[in-house]
Amino acid sequence: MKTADSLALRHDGRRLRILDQTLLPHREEWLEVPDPDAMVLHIRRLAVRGAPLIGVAAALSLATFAQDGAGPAELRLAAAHLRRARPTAVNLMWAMDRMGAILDGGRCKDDVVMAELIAEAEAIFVEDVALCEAMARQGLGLFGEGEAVLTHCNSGGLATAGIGTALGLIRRGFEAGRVTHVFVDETRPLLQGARLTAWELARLGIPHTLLTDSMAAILLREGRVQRVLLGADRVAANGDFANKVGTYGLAVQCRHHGVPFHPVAPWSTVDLACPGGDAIPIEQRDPAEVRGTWAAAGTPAFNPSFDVTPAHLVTSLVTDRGVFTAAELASGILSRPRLRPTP
Ligand SMILES: CSC[C@@H](O)[C@@H](O)C(=O)COP(=O)(O)O
Repeated sequence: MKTADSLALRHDGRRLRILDQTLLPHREEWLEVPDPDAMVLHIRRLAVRGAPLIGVAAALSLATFAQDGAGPAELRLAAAHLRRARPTAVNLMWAMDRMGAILDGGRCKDDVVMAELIAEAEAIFVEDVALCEAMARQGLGLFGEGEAVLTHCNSGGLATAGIGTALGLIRRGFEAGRVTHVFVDETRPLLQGARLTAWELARLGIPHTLLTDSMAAILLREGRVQRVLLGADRVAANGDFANKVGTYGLAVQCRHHGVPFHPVAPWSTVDLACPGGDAIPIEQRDPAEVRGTWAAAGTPAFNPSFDVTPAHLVTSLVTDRGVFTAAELASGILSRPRLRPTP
């Protein structure tokens, strides 16, 4: 197995390791993930997170398991556990479908299956790196000169195998001199913006300012943000999409203030089998995440991890295969067979 090396995930040909994102930004600790059961736990507790990255990590953990001698029955069971680790980001199911297709391919020799699983996991990793760059290329033309943008949650190198989805585009926009400042929503309740996006931007030397989620409306009203860009965990066939809770509120505020609003997602996040936002499963997490250490123990709390934004609030959706306006999304463009990957 070849080396896979990214900001959040490493495979040196034998061992799979992840950067424990729950400890950032204060500690950078790499954990060895010995088997898919361990990966399930790390995905659930968000040590490894972000829609594309959980698909890549799950595929690599399955391939490593095959390399360690797991047989087809064990691998099938592990794939089933992995695909249930988190319900909203469709990239996880997409990656497990790709690995499952090899397992179900009816090969008679285990070593053939193993080699193909390894090759497929490596391909998923490499493709994700390329998809990030393709999204950035597709979206770069959106920026004017010297824009301040706002983002929510973390959609960067910690959420993908490459430069990221929305944060990757913002990064390329900064390098091109078109983005000059990034406002970062802290992203309650688990603070992926404050802990992770701010950490990534600091490493990249991109000027940024942290704010609590409830402060974004002030910046939008005062005209201090030219564009909002964020990721997606699942895009339905009609363009509705799920992303980190708080995204829908931002979309409504952007519409009210006339600020362009863009989800950025690879094709692995598009779920054409899902007709609209109402059909997207939303992960409900432990109320303790909302209570934190400040609310009284046992206070009832509401904790949907994601919300759904209807396509009509989207200015345009940036994908590796093109940039699509709300009108194009409403016309069903995502389901058109002519939509082929960019060369
Ligand atoms: C790669 S960006 C897409 C999303 O995965 C991202 O915006 C997001 O909501 C991540 O949520 P998380 O719960 O931290 O996995």
